[in-house]
Amino acid sequence: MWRPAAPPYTDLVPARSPQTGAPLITATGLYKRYRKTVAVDRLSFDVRPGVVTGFLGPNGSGKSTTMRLMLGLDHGEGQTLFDGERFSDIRRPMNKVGTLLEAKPFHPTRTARNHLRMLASANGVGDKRVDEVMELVGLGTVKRKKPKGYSLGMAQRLGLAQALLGDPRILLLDEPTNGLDPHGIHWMRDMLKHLASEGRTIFVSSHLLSEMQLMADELVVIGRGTMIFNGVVDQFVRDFTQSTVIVRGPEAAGFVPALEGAGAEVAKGKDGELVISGMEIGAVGHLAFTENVELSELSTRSASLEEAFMSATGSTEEFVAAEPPTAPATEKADGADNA
Ligand SMILES: Nc1ncnc2c1ncn2[C@@H]1O[C@H](COP(=O)(O)OP(=O)(O)OP(=O)(O)O)[C@@H](O)[C@H]1O
Repeated sequence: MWRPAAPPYTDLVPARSPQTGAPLITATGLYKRYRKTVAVDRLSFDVRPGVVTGFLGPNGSGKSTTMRLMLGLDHGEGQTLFDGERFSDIRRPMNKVGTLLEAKPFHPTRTARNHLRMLASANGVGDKRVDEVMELVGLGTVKRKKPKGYSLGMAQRLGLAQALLGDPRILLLDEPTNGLDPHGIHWMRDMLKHLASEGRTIFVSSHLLSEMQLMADELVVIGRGTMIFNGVVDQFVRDFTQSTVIVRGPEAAGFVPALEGAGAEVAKGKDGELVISGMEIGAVGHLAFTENVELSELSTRSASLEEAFMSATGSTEEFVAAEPPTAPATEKADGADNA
C-alpha cells in the first residue's frame, strides 16, 4: 500500500552557495487583460530567499495568470527576473526555477518514474536524481505505476518531484496543497519550510488561509489583480485587523459602563467574557484597578490570517455568493450572552 514518507527528511537536496548572489524573484509591472477583464493590474513585488512567500487572493483575483505571466507562458506586459534573468533566457530553467502550475500534466502511458526520467534526461539530470526526488516526495514505492492511477494528492507530490528534479534554488508553485488530505497538507507545509530553510526562494499560491498562516513567512496578497499587501504575515494581520482585549471576572458585567465611559467598545463574548476594542490592555488593567473591579483574566486576542484576508479582500472579491439561508432563530446557544 502506498504510504507517504514521514519527516525528518534526509537532506537529499543539498544547499549550494549561489554563483551570482542570492536568487530571488523580482516582478515589475505585470499586466494582463482578457478583453474587458483586467486580470493582472501592474503588479510589482519581490520574493526573498530563505522564506516561504505565500501568494494569496480570492478566486479569480489573478494568481494563476500572474504565475503564467512570470514564466512568460501568457502574453502580457511587465517583466519578471529570476536571480537577474527572465525565465525564457535561462539556459537550463529546470536547474534554476522549479514550477508546479497544475496537477496531473503527466504523460498518460508512461510510469511516473519514466515520465520524470524523460524530463530529466532532456535537462542533463541523471536517473539517480529521479529516484531521489521520488523518495523525497514519498512516491518511492509507487514510482513504477502510471500517474493516471494516482490520486490528486499523489499527482501533486509528483508535480513537486518534477519541480525539484533540477535541484532549483527557486520554486514557483500554484496551489500545491490542492487535493491533499490533512496529512498531505501537513507534509507539504513541512517540505516547503524545509526547502526554504536551505536558502531556497519559495513562492506558493493557496486559498487555504489557515494553512498559509502556518506555512508562509511573507505574503503577496492581491484582489482583482491589484496589490493589496506585500510583507510579513504578522504585519498583514496587524494592518488589516484590530486586536481586542479580553476580560473575565465575577464583576465583568458591572465593568462595562466604566469601559464605555472611557471610550472603549465592548461586546459580550463566550461565557461572560468581555471583548474590548479601542483600548490598550494596559489602560484596561489600570481602569479595573481604579474602579476596584476583580478580574480573573486580562489578555489580548489577535485576529487570524483568515480574518485579515477577509478584511483586506472583502470588497475586491470577484465572485460573491448569496448569504446561505439561516436557520430560524428559535433558541440561543447554551450559556451565550448571559453575562
Ligand atoms: N483564458 C482566459 N480568458 C478570459 N478570461 C480569463 C482567462 N483566464 C483567466 N481569466 C480571467 O482573469 C481573471 C483572473 O483569473 P485567474 O485564473 O488568474 O485567477 P486566480 O486567482 O488564479 O483564481 P482561482 O483562485 O480561482 O484559481 C478572472 O477574472 C478570470 O475569469
